[in-house]
Amino acid sequence: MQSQNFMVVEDPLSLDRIRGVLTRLEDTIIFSLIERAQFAHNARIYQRGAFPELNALGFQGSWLEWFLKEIETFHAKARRYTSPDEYPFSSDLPDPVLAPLKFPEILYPNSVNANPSILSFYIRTIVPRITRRATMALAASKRANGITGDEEYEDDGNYGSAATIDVEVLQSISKRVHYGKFVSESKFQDNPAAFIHHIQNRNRAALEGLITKPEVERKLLQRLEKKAATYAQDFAPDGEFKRDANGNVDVTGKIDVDGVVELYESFIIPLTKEVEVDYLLNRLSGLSQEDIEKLKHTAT
Ligand SMILES: O=C(O)C(=O)C[C@]1(C(=O)O)C=C[C@@H](O)C=C1
Repeated sequence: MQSQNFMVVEDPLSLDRIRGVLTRLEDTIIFSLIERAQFAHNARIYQRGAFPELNALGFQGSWLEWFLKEIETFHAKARRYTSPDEYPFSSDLPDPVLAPLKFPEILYPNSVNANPSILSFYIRTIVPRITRRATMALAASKRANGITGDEEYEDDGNYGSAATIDVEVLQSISKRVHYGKFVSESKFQDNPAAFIHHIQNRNRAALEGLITKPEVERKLLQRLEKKAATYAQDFAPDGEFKRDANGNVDVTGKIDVDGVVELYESFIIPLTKEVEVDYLLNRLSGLSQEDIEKLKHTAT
């Protein structure tokens, strides 16, 4: 079992351990997407000013931003964001009510944060794609009940449920993407000399070349497709696959499998790599020339 508990883990920079955590996060991400796909798009919850009720509370952002702020305020008090793998989406959060845990210093100090990109991609691309089925089902049920007017079909009014799950999806993608920092630190420590020259020359392409492992990516996408296809299935009460009237396995599924694979291929993996490169670009900041020379001759 690959632990993500930094208080007990023995070798936090083992690439096997880190990849084990990334693999487990695939399940968390797929399951949270399946949950979000139960509800309609509900575009209102992403628009600033769409809920006058929030303005009345003195809050200026969207419904989702309000959820993030409220939930993260509570989690910050429980010191969630002192953990090296947790990044909030909102700012100006309260201090923890408990004294901080003494986490081992695994990462080089840095301010790399991909959450703004995650939030905007999630709203613009992921939600409309994964909610298509719920939206279509809603449209069909409205038509069956004689209700017409397409503009209503994408809104089921479940704003609280949808935003609660949005927060879960966002946090799991954020954790996954920022885990790229651990991958980078591990690769850097394995062979600092290979990276130092490119960091000093700010050569992003060369750094990306060094951290990219096409075979790992290929296997990941293959595994992801199998996982998503399996979790998307509906099972009959006896555990058999659900079949339609003709006895064929019902493959309509709870989630768009290709959508999940594409999400990883075109967004999650590239963004993880961007975080890895950004982290590396900052890896020598504050070090003297002498420190850098010494580093060149160390390798784990
Ligand atoms: O496992 C690694 O080595 C990573 O850097 C992580 C990751 C990924 O995002 O899954 C990113 C880049 C590599 O090409 C392979 C996989």
